Amino acid sequence: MTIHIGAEPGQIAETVLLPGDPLRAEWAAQTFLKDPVCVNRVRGMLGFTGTWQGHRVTIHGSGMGMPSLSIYANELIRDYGVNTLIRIGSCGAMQESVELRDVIVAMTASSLSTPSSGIFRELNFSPCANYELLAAAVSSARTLKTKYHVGGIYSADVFYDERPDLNEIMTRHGILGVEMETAELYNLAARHGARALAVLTVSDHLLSHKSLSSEDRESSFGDMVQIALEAAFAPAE
Ligand SMILES: O=P(O)(O)O[C@H]1O[C@H](CO)[C@@H](O)[C@H]1O
Ligand SMILES: O=c1cc[nH]c(=O)[nH]1
Repeated sequence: MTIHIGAEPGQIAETVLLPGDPLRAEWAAQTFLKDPVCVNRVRGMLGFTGTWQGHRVTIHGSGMGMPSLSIYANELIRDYGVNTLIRIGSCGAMQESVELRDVIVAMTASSLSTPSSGIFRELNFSPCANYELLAAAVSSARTLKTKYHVGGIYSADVFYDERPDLNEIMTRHGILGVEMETAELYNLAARHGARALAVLTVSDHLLSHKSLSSEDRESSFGDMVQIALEAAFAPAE
């Protein structure tokens, strides 16, 4: 047990899917896993371990924002031996070509700052996805015929952003979407030698202002979960 995760040693799988929303973790575990068992309820941050096609996997909430994700990712890697972390999150689209419910596979994540900024100091570290996971996710999205995009995203510190000028710059530089966790997930994976990827579903659009409901965000992003599971357990090439 750690301060924030109540699971006993051995109750967390080496592969963890990380939605921001703990209720999305519950829905995904009940929908995709065989015999899911709740292994964490501390602070309501639900985590479940079960099997998918015979592979042990945990689906655990990360909370919203990089500081919250950092707590769970650190404890999962350092205390539970997790070596593969795949974020399954919602995001806002920043390109006309990206539509609601499209899937974005994040190669990298720009940011204004992350919880690691104090460590990197003057270094503009470039957080990047694990290529093996990324290639497998793309292959899975193709097979599922999901409309997907691969590229850079923006990990913001705030949801209610007071810098619309930044959005314009990012749109002009091809950033696909905005969310709040991936940059630090990739930083932590690099630091600890773990594999990480973010597979996101577009829940709202910053240009058209279209938006999905919170119920949709909790329990209708099945393709993203399927893609993450197939990527996690894809045979090595
Ligand atoms: O749907 P999740 O995975 O929480 O992701 C996005 O949604 C939250 C904001 O509504 C932030 O956590 C953002 O990254
Ligand atoms: O962080 C997020 C998530 C969804 N949509 C946004 O605009 N921002």
